[in-house]
Amino acid sequence: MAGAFMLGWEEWAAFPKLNIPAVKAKVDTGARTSALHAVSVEPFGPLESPQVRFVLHPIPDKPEIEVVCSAPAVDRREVISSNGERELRWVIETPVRMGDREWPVELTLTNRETMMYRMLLGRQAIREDMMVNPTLSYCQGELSYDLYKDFPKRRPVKRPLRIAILTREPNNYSSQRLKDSAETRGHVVEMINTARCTLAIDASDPDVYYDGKPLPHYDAVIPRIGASMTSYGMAVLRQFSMMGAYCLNIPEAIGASRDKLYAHQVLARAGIQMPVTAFAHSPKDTANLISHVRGAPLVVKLLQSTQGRGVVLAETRKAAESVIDAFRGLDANFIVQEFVKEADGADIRCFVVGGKVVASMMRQAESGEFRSNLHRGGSAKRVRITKEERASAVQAAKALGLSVAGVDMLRSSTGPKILEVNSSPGLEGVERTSGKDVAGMIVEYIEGHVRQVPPRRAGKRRSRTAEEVAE
Ligand SMILES: Nc1ncnc2c1ncn2[C@@H]1O[C@H](COP(=O)(O)OP(=O)(O)OP(=O)(O)O)[C@@H](O)[C@H]1O
Ligand SMILES: [Mg+2]
Ligand SMILES: [Mg+2]
Repeated sequence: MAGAFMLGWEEWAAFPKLNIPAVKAKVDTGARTSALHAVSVEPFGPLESPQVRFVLHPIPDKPEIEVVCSAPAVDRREVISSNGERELRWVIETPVRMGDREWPVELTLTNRETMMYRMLLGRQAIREDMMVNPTLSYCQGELSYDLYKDFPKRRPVKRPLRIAILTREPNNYSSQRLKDSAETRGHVVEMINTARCTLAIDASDPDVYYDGKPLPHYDAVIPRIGASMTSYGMAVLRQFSMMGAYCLNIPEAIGASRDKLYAHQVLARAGIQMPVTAFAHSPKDTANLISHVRGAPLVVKLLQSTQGRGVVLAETRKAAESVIDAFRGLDANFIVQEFVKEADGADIRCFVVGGKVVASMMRQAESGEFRSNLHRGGSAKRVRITKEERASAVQAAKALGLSVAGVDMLRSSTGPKILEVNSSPGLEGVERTSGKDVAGMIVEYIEGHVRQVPPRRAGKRRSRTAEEVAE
């Protein structure tokens, strides 16, 4: 079709009426409606002609750039997103510009924080005289995020925040330090025991009940979710997120880091160095498994292990075979890993906050022991990490999508090898050995990331709002 307006599978878009000069859009003819990234979505204005106000972060890795937008609300409807979840979304209509062409589109507003593209252009917005070529990109020309260079940057909030620490151990060192640091900076902190939360799953008005009473809105939630509560803890956190709270680590990232096998795959895909690792389901594969990690000595790790308990060093091939057979007999899930001998019983913990290593420590095993866990008698000491170690820690936290992470690595003869990434790293060891105020840095990071304006909770507990009228 000569002269057709051609769209590639990804295009740059602008929204003149929303004051958005550039966002990257994914063109998806499999989706009916189009969607735009929005947080703090809030109805306002006269009941007969409601409007919505929302905040857009147009640049995925620069959350400090935010544009406050408002537009007439044309509808509020239930949308099933690509992961199958139902969500009640506000719908606006506004002109989109791609290349030389501008035309009105309907957009549903939803949080696309974890997605690569801030906008999805669905088939309803694609006109009869347009064509999509899935093999091309940016047919309508390229824009640039430089267009935001004169936009104001968000400053850390100055108002007191209401912060919840989601933990089953309110009295442990980490919980107390976070609470004290936040309170010293003027915030209000509540300890919420994950196990005592009940979830009211309702698309328009999600709530968390605590011992039977609804919890208020929190500006931020600090998840300190133990391994025994991962799945329920993530559900509670997701609920807080739907209620508009800023979550220090998002539930998806916590889930990914807890699933050791999956986390290994994510890290490998991101090109991060790890000890050579193998996993097999079939008992027939023992020999292959051993040769995959280049034979003995090797390390066998139970996947559900913590504190070094299920980590075994097999010095010879015979020993490796019997350990693997024994674990198999117990129906246990385990991985087999190359033994990094030159680490000499030491590992390094890098504490990452917001893409920076803010503190680190070295843990050294007792003599005669290769596991450096403090619970196995290891001792922590100060360490100066190399540039390369710093970069891998940051890269590992980023690959898993964690804002706060404890990244463990071994010093090998070929550079750092990542062992694992923890989403609720303890503060005690690292603060004591490094002498750094890690809790304070975490609170400061939160201040820079919560929403400027606390969302008002519309819905049941308030009088008539534009929101109710639109329903
Ligand atoms: N491949 C390896 N080569 C050499 N030493 C290792 C290797 N894997 C683990 N270790 C040592 O054993 C210790 C425990 O291993 P790892 O951290 O993998 O398991 P874990 O501590 O039980 O799990 P978690 O940290 O989740 O509690 C590490 O801190 C490290 O000192
Ligand atoms: Mg460990
Ligand atoms: Mg761990």
